[in-house]
Amino acid sequence: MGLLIKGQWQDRWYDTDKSGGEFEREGAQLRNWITADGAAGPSGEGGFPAEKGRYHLFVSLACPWAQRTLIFRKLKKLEDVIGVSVVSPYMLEHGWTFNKDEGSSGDDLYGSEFLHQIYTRHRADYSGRVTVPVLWDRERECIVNNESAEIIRMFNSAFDDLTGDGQDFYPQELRGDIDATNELVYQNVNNGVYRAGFATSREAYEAAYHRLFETLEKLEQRLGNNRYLTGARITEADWRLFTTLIRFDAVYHGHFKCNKQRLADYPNLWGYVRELYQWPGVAETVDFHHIKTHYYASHKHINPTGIVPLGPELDYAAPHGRG
Ligand SMILES: N[C@@H](CCC(=O)N[C@@H](CS)C(=O)NCC(=O)O)C(=O)O
Repeated sequence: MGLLIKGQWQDRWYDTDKSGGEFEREGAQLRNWITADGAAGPSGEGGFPAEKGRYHLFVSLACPWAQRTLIFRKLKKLEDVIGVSVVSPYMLEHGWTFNKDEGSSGDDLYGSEFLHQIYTRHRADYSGRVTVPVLWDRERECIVNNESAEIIRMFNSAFDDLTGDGQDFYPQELRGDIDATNELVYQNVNNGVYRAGFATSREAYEAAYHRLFETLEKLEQRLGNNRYLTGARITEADWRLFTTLIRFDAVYHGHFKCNKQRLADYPNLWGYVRELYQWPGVAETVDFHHIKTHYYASHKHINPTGIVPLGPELDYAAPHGRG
């Protein structure tokens, strides 16, 4: 695990000394947008029109942020439009790799060994963390965007004329609610589990733990009144929460010490996660082998033996009762 400094790979873990033991996630740097006509989006530059076969995703099946993009690729019928390469679940001294023996699909475009080579192909002197997901433009040979929250917004609407799919997971009338929910869920749940798991001081861990479970309790209540987070209609807020919830009992409960309760102990959240898992196409984006192997075998400072636990045995395909 490491980062690029002026195009050179450095094997280095997150520095939590400067923040009193708190894990602070770096913001994504590459923020251009694909739009229907290639006009500039909310950030970055234009010149990335929606086209079939032009864009490619580099993802990890272990990563909750990357899984968001795979879910939107499925839901928005983009499988024939946008290609995908999957990295190996192990993220060790070279960061994400394309080692096929370890479960990577390989880099179908350039045959790279490591994901950091995609970042330096984008810019030879790139500095920063080498994260998934990456949305790549084959024509201009550059990264369009490496922020999942923005990639799913592009997938939600930019390709609609090509695919004929008009489903909208960010409808105008719910945007205020969706944005507020996303903020709460990002801070305390999506990133909250990492803040608990990567904390290197007791104070930082405990603060993250309490915020996480207070928020899960609020969401549990909300899902007692509403089928989905912002009402009767499923939106991007639900898909953003889902990718953390589906990992909760398998990884975050044990490995990240988020163990006040299992997700399976919250009746509404537990039914809700199963409903979303059973949504057509979504289970195909969930790979528990990659998920468990990545976390337990890559974070050697948390789990030095690298042993991947066998359990838990949970049935996400059981009837969800949310009708
Ligand atoms: N803001 C990014 C975060 C992506 C992210 O942190 N991905 C993790 C995998 S779960 C990663 O690649 N980490 C490598 C690193 O931090 O060096 C997004 O949502 O797209």
